[in-house]
Amino acid sequence: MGFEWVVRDVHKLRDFVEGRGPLSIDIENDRGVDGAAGEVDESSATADDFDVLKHSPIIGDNKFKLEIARTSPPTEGATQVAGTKPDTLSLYITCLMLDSTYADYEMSASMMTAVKCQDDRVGERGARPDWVWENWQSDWVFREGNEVWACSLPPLSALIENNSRVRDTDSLVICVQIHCPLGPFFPSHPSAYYVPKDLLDGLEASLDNPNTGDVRFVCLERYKPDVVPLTPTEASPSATQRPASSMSSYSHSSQMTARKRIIYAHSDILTRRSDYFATMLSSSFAENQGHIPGERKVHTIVVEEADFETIYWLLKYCYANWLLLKEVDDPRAAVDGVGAGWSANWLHARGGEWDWKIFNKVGMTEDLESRSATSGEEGVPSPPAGAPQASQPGMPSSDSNTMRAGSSTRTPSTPSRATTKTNTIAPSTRQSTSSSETTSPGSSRRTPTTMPINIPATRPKQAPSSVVIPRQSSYASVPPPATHYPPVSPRASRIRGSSGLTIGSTPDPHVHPTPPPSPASALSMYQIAHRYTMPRLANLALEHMMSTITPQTSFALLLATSTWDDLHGMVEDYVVEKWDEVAVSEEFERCCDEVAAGEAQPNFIRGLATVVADANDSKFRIPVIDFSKFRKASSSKEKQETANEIVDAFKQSGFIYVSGHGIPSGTVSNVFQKSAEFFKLPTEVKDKLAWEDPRSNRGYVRIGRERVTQSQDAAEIAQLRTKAPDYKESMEIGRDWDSEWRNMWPQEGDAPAFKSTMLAFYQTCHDLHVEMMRSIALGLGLEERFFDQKIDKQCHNLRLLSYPSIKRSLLDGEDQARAGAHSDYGTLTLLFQDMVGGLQVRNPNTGSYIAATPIPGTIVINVGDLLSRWSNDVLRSTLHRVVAPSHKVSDSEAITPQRQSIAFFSNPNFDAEISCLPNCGTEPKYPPVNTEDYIVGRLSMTYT
Ligand SMILES: O=C(O)CCC(=O)C(=O)O
Ligand SMILES: [Fe+2]
Repeated sequence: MGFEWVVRDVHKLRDFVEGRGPLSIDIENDRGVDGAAGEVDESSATADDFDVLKHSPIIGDNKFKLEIARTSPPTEGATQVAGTKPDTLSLYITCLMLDSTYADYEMSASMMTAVKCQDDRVGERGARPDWVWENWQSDWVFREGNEVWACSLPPLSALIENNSRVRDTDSLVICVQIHCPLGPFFPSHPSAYYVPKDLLDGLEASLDNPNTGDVRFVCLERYKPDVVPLTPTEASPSATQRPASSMSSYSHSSQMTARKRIIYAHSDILTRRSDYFATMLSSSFAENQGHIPGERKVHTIVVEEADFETIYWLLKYCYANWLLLKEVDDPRAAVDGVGAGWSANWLHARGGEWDWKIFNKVGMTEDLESRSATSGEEGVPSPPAGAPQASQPGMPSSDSNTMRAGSSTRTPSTPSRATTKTNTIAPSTRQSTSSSETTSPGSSRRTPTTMPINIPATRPKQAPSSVVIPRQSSYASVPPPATHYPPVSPRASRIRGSSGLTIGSTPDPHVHPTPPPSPASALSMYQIAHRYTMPRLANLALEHMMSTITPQTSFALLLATSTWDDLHGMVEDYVVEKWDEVAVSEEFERCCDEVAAGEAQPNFIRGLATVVADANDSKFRIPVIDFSKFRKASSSKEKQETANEIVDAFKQSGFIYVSGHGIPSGTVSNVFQKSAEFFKLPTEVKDKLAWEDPRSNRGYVRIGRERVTQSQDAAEIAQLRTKAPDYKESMEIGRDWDSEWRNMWPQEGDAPAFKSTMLAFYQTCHDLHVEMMRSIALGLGLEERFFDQKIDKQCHNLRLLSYPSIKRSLLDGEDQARAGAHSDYGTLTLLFQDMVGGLQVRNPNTGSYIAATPIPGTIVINVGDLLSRWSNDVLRSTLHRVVAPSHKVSDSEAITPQRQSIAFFSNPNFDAEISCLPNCGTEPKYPPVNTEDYIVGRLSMTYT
């Protein structure tokens, strides 16, 4: 949104503002607007005499109030001598959207303030402002206490002195533009003016006008078998083998059917829209000074890097600022497109100049990188080197009019009065690729191509041969005029070209201006926009790609974009985020097949490995699941959904955070309290309760007695335990009514209410375990109470854990940890941790650990080995460990804080036989095992 004040009587206003008269009010306290400021000055003018000071327009749908007022220049400390600087006008923008009820409300905006001369020169109309002064403010945030943005305008006397038009017209215009994300914005930049639509239409219509254009783009138009079907008799097998739109293979096709097309453009427009064209065209026209007066110079650009469609829409963007891009792109075709070994230079071949021809690709052995590098980044090219490209050795050239670049020779034999000059926009790599089959891959990515090089005078592997294509509209939606394709043969109808302009030895049979072709490939456009230094166009193409990307298309796009770091990074993020869907896409499977068949490039395989690893890493997360949706589900659907969520997470990472578990926080904190009290007991008291037997698994375990590990080798565990014991102590509690094994309770006097608290908590955890197992049953497609009878005997183990505060350095050593990497043994572990942190979970795909950072109010629940085994490894029992907490108060902090946690290791009934569950694969991986045998077996190896 914007506003303009036309200020007349500038001299008078200057006298008023700078008129040495005292301000009538204190501007520091009141900005002196609304007619109140400057009531009197020496010339006896008042603020009311000036519209600019009287009105406070409100713009942008009541969002902003604008005011201009007379202000003193800012004081620069106490030494400021009053009156040394004249007063000025200041602009104030007040945001009216801020509401004190919403103190956090913020609105960001960018402001442009400018002064221009009034456009009242005779005959000049429209908006071509001469900015006398401008000020840009970007990313200003209006918020409570910061509602007003102010900006001082330059002294009026300076404006008058420095600008004769202000002086002469005694007027100026103050302009304000505000851009904020909430409202419409126009214009965005001083060079964006209101331009009459018909003027723009005229400009747009001048694209491809052979009568006025002075730049001629020679392009290859790719034949699209899916658009113009070949009749069986006409079809060349090689032309129909591979439809252009298929993404059939990353190994590129060696043949393409295409024909020559020409588009006319204007150097005046191109040079202003692209630095690349500016450099190329200005120098080439400068060189061409010697042309005959009265003759129009026509500069020919043989496009090496894009096809007709792409060039057409690129030019459309140059002329009209809009273009059409394909909804569904074919990234493989784009990277394998014109430029990737195909050349419009081969058009000079035997056969009809304008006929469809089969082209054989050069440099088929070149690797992907060198091919991608043909679209080198935005280097501004030097003028093209002059190199011959018209006559290719061994190939008859039918284009007698094409000349060496740099030559100003005209061709008198052509009916046209246009002198022509040819530049080939070709990457430097092309030189070597076409001279040798074994191209050096040295043209690395992101090397700017500094100079367009003419195509070297070598012929393609095989001269193009003509193919007869039915002469009909290429695109049903845009039927070309009848003259577009002559009824007999292009050569026989040379006069019928709409312009009558003959460029080569035969007249152009295509109508000009050409009807729009089908939309361009966004990736091709992105490439060529970089090449032609058109960053805004490149951005449009990028936006288009990222808004049309799907899991199905993303993998091909990922492979096709390796040259472009920005785009590639965005595509990679997408692939990683949508990995589940991408990994089952057809395109991904095809790539895997190529890898398996040894067809893929090594760097592609490396790239793939990185992406897969990243994707696996990003997939490997510990989700927070609200279990109340299961416990209190209002429908079986809701229950099932939560169950699925839980089972999915257990399949992926084996770990979840559970909120809404129903255990009051007071209960948990009380258990922590009692646990802490217990561990504070003297060692000799605790040692009397010592853990003795794995079959009991009850009692106090002092520091160093346990070494959890994945190893099941007793000798190895013993060695580890000696070398790197776990730095923790624990208290193990079993079911209290066991006939064989007794819990080791401390004296009530030593630890008041310890026993009762723990027994109650034991029951609470058991109940939650039952519910959780019900959700797993549902999630596995079993009957909800499938596990009920198998877990009701409460053969669990409640473990109170205390990790003493120790030197960080002790935890830094290899294999050292508060608790070494291990998996748990039973069905589920319910883990309650304090806020210290240090628990880490290992991603089995990458080997890296992620932190299971404590989340208040949640319980960490993970799958144990027995449940994993029960489910035939469908549910994952994941390695985890406890290390020093990641956060330190300071770098020098040498001591880790003490940590407490409480684990409830749930088990199936000890007499339960664990054998492969239904719905968990057809082949059981493990023989059945008795729960007690398994658990006791594991425990006996862990302890000393
Ligand atoms: O203390 C913790 O956070 C985890 C302990 C653990 O994993 C275990 O004891 O099995
Ligand atoms: Fe554990």
